[in-house]
Order: sequence, then structure tokens, then C-alpha cells
Amino acid sequence: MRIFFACDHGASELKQHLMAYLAKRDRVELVDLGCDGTTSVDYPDYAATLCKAVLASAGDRGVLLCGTGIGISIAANRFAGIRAALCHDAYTARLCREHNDANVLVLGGRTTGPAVAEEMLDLWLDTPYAGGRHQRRLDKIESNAREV
Ligand SMILES: O=C(CO)[C@H](O)[C@H](O)[C@H](O)COP(=O)(O)O
Repeated sequence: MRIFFACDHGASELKQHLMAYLAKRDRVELVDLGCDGTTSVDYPDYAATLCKAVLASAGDRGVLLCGTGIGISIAANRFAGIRAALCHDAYTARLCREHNDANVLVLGGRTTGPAVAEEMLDLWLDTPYAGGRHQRRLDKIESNAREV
């Protein structure tokens, strides 16, 4: 599986931390789509680049970060087929996989510390989607998105 990473200037330090943390994991290829450093950029640009990359190949996933995670998750969820989940703790990171099949994890560089972010990343990678009743709801989300 490829895991794409992208962020704005509010979270490049946390993005680098998490990419270094995941480097020891087997069977994942990490791809950094920027940005680097603290020069101000616009998070919708990074959301768009990452979402297009995730949608281009089945099974690939993405991690998006901005200061709060809010703006970049709003931007990502405008792309049909993207299920981006802004998570703050282990519970939401586990449930966004089990119930929502989230293919993009969103974190806030100014709201989330590195240890909690590592725990959430592991849960998001290791928790399978439960399917069943949840698939009916995901199908409705996709059909709503394609209607507008
Ligand atoms: O948190 C964010 C959006 O929800 C982004 O990180 C923005 O950068 C945030 O709005 C802060 O912007 P600023 O230009 O660094 O003040």
C-alpha cells in the first residue's frame, strides 16, 4: 500500500515526525506531497493533490494535516470517493476505519501531539473496515455526492 502525506504550513513538523515513525513499517510505501517548512501555503491545494493521488490507485491511502485539520478535511471531502476523517483520539481513529472505511486520516498539527498522532496512525492502518450495515451508509454518501 502507498500512503500519501500532505499538509500546510501549520503541520509540516508533525507530518515529518509521522513519516519518520512509519518508515520502520513493512509493506508500506510513503510518498511526501509537501509542503515543507512554515512558509504560508493554501491547504486546498495540498488536499487536492493528495486526493487525486489516493483516487488514482485502489487501496492507496492518505494522511492530511493542517493547523486544526478542519479546513483540509472539508477540502478533501469534496472529492467523490474520498472519506477523510478528522480524528483526535484512539477511539475516533479506530471507528473511522471500522464504520467509515476512511481512506484519508486527517490530523491537526496545532491540536495534536506526536504520541497521540502515532497511536491514531497505527489504529487507522491496522483496523479493518467492518462492512455490513455501514456499507449501506457509505453507498448513500457516495450517491449523494454524485447527485450534486
Ligand atoms: O487549520 C487550518 C485550516 O483549518 C490551516 O492550518 C490554516 O493554515 C489555518 O486556517 C491557519 O492559517 P494561518 O494562515 O496560519 O493563520
